[in-house]
Amino acid sequence: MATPAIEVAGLRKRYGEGEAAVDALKGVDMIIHPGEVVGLIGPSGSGKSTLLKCLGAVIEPSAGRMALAGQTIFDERWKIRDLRALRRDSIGFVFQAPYLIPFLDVTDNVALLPMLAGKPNHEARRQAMELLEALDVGHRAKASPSELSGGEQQRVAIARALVNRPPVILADEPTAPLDSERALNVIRILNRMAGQYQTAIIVVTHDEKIIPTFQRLYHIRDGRTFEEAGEGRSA
Ligand SMILES: Nc1ncnc2c1ncn2[C@@H]1O[C@H](COP(=O)(O)OP(=O)(O)OP(=O)(O)O)[C@@H](O)[C@H]1O
Repeated sequence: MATPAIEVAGLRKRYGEGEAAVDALKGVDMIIHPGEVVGLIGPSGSGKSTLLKCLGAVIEPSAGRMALAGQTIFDERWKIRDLRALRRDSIGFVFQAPYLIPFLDVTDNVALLPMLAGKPNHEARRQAMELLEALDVGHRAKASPSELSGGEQQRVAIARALVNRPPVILADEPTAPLDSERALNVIRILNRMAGQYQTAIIVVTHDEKIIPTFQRLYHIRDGRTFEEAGEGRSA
């Protein structure tokens, strides 16, 4: 089988020290392959955001190991120097709110990252346009974000997350503000994009509408993950 896109073993995160210490992750294991869209669910305070922040190299784990696309990025300590470049090139983020830049048009919102990474502007815009068309918002390329519907804004945010072709996308409640039909559409799009670009996508969600759509579902409870072996799921 291909190299996993995400491999996590024995991951721990402790906030604070001494009496005030909180063990938010107590030994998380997970393997996600290229092209998979995996759900991550759990009650409030179970460690979902902490896990996403560790995977996204936003906070430093306390122990364990993480590898992205076969590259060990953390093994008891960071194994790479430039975490900013790692985030830019290897990880796409999708949030509950699209966080588009209001004074850039739709195309430049998506093209900005490759431009910042040094791509010529015309090439970055061509790449952005290709994704916007794949996500059925190509016709809104010149609009400003405030002129788009919530579902369209979220599709632009997905295009932005994909534009540097990262092996991994971390999505935190991406469908929360959307109605059923739009939420399911976002999941359909994430599945299609994962297959097309062989991206591994983790979706943190509370959204009952989309939970049944995941082929694999991880639960997190009190800092520990386990995979649901449910009907219709491949676990
Ligand atoms: N910066 C921090 N300092 C100390 N404790 C923290 C910090 N961030 C989170 N925690 C604690 O770590 C635990 C896990 O929090 P986390 O935010 O990862 O949970 P969550 O599953 O994302 O919750 P929610 O669904 O409510 O967003 C909680 O007990 C929380 O209080």
